Amino acid sequence: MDLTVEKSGNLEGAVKAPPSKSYTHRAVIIAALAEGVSEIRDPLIAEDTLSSLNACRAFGVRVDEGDAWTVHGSGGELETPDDVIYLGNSGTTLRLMTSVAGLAENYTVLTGDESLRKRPMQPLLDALRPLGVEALSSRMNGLPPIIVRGGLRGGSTSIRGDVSSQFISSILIAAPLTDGVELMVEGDFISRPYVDMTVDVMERFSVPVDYSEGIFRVEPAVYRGLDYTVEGDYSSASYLAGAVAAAGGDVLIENLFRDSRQGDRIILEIISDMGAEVRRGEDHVRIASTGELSGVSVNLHDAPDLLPTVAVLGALATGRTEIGGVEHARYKETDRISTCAAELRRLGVDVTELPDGMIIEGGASGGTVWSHGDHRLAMAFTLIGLREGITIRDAEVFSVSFPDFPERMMQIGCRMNLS
Ligand SMILES: O=C(O)C1=C[C@@H](OP(=O)(O)O)[C@@H](O)[C@H](O)C1
Ligand SMILES: C=C(OP(=O)(O)O)C(=O)O
Repeated sequence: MDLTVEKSGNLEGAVKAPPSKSYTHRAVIIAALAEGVSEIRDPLIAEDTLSSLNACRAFGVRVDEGDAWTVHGSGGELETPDDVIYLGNSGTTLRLMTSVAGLAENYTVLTGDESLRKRPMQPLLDALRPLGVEALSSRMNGLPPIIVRGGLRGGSTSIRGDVSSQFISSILIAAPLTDGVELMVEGDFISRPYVDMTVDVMERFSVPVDYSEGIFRVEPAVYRGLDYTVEGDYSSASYLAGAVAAAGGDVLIENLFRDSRQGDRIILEIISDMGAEVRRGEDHVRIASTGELSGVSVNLHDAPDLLPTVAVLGALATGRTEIGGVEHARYKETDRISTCAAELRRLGVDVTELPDGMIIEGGASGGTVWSHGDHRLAMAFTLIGLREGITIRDAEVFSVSFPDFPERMMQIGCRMNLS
């Protein structure tokens, strides 16, 4: 479907940030491994997080869906899935469930859509072997479909930290249900705040994690079921905040917590450095802007999902924007450095691709772009539409992470239409 965005000025009102995707994944998966019943309140109900819910069900875990998700914890006693598990577009589910599958008997097969079948897995497969799990790529090319043979018993292993932090989160989540795990992270450790979020949820469900000198240690332990409320999502909110920064106006965004561990909260500093006025409260943020932005230099090493948002804001700014430290943005739903650069060029923007980022000379015109099937591109490019008018092809993919994206954008005055 096409999303057409018209020039929209002076955004105003209040809007609630949708629930966090990363926290919803972790909460439902850890609740599925816990002893006792958990209530997951305000879960993100979107394609990616439903992939995690359905994957838990495939291992025999009962989850009742209502306003909250009621998860009847398995205590780690998982059934062997009776079919291959299809995970759609969700890299987080693929990575997190690979180690979980090591807790079930016999074989589990994990696969997904065309994009998911290009997401790197080999470092995780190699790291699981010393822990007792035989895990293979069916095509022997390091990519899904992934076949996991149960037998996770624990021990010591190591993993490179520069491809995906999801590998580390994966091993940590399954670790308490083994004889204990020591996990050494080698080299650069990207996207670290996501591992902090994993540890945060593990601790909320009563399992401690020790980290010192590059080594995570998890002792055998029991996750205890819990009443857990999911906080708002800073990555999704980057489009709401970015919309105000780009189009101008004064908007209150609710459900964004000041003490959040989400690395993507730095979007607020970035738009402030670009010229927007940002006032934070305990559980909300107020953004005011004239719509005039200036270029910035940012390192997205810890916040890779902000790349499309910052790239389009840079294209609307005066002067040069430099994005660095984020080679791992190339291993997402698409190679986002290359797909963002290609679509910005269609709008007349002067872009230089770097191995780990891009340089953008501000000055975008309106036009038509393609999402490449990537939810974050579909949402980010709407910000250019607010100033210049735009049509985004294959835009319906926003439902991967933010199903009511158009409604929440229209609520603050963005003019857009999906057809
Ligand atoms: O663990 C998570 O919830 C995520 C980790 C990040 O991936 P990488 O660690 O692969 O950078 C991020 O890009 C993704 O959207 C969500
Ligand atoms: C990379 C993303 O998610 P995942 O890794 O779960 O596919 C994303 O949401 O931008």
